[in-house]
Amino acid sequence: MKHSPTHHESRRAEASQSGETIVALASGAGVAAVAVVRISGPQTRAVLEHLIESLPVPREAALRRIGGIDRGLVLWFPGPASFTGEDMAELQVHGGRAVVKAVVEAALVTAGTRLAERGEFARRLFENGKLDLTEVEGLADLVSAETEAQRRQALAQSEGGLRHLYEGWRAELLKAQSLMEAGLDFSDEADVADDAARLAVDVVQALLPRLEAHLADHSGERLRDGFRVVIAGPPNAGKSSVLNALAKRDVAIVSEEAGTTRDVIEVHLDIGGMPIIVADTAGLREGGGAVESEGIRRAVSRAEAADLVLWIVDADASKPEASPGFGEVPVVTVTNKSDLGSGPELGDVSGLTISAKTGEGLDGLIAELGARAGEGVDSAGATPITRTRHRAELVSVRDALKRFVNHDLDAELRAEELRIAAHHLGRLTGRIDVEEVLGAIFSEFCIGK
Ligand SMILES: Nc1nc2c(ncn2[C@@H]2O[C@H](COP(=O)(O)OP(=O)(O)OP(=O)(O)O)[C@@H](O)[C@H]2O)c(=O)[nH]1
Repeated sequence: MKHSPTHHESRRAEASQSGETIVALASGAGVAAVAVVRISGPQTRAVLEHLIESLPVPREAALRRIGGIDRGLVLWFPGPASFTGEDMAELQVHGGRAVVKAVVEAALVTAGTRLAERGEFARRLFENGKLDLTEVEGLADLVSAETEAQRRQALAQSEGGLRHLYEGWRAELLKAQSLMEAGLDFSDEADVADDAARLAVDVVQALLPRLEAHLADHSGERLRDGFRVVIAGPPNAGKSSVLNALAKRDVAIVSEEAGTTRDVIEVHLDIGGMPIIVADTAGLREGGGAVESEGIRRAVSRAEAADLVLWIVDADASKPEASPGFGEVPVVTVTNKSDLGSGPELGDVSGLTISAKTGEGLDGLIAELGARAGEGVDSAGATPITRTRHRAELVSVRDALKRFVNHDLDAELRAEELRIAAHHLGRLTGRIDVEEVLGAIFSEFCIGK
């Protein structure tokens, strides 16, 4: 692992000056009226000169015959004022498969060109210093956002929400670091060194609560990944019926797909802009055969990993079946089959009463799900953590800062803890060399991004 930023800067410079020119269909697979072919790199101008009669005015759309294949709009973006920061072009052609194939092949005739890999346009944009890593991740999320709240969060992150936060913290850490280094320089004069160390601790002490509050907020990850609701309850309470009733409501069901295990069905809902993934599980009952036990074991572990459990009970049942509890996960008791009876006495005031059959109370259940999923989202313009990667780096930052503040280490070791903290913060924004992180991030993108 190289800590030196100069290495990274030089790699960035290389990326912007040399390297291959990449070509890809950017508008996605499938037939559409219009397809966009993107080209980026030093040979872009040569590719355009090969394909079209004359270069258009930069950043202005112009209609051209393209390589005798099609007529379309050509956009020419000379670097560095382009999306990737290098010479770039976009060809808007008719979206038929044969057109796209022929245009891409014609672009690849020019020497020094090749097909782009996943996320390669975005990677160049990052490497040319246009955006930091969190902003690029925000762009990726913006492309895959399915609900309104996801779109808002992704846009805020792509516009520097997290970057500004982390850069501010990095500046504070640098201040603490320079105080500690100054102390080390004056280590002969114990008073001066102690004063400097105390000031450095003050800086870190002021930062730590903000970092802890940021870590305590899980709303961003929940919004990005979807709020996970598990339906559980005794057999025959109507769990599948509740799931079906939710799915049939025209609150925009996004998709319905089989879960990873055979016994789980998932539906993806969009309730007021919040993405909510509701999963059905096998009925929970004491005893039962071996096959059932396996289903139950899975149901419980799934419920324990959820953000919310809907515990479904039967209004018509003779004896109440209280939720067994699922670790720390909040549980809402839903008494189903209200059309049949008034419900067993569970003494649960927070419970809801519905009928999956008649639809009674379903709106209340949907509103409850939307409210639970939306808790903490968009609170006071906070920019939350959105990925496990962010959380992991920030935990390392926090742990190093705690060691710095608490431990009775000598000054050299304490200064090292600050360096470790700054290093992890740098990995978050991509300010320092993070090759192995980059591979993982950009492989999530699709081709043409
Ligand atoms: N009257 C009435 N019947 C219901 C209602 N909801 C479900 N049922 C019936 O109750 C029975 C069980 O429903 P399911 O949805 O299969 O119950 P489940 O909890 O998924 O059952 P398991 O997966 O076997 O644990 C079926 O016959 C449903 O038609 C309701 O609101 N009113």
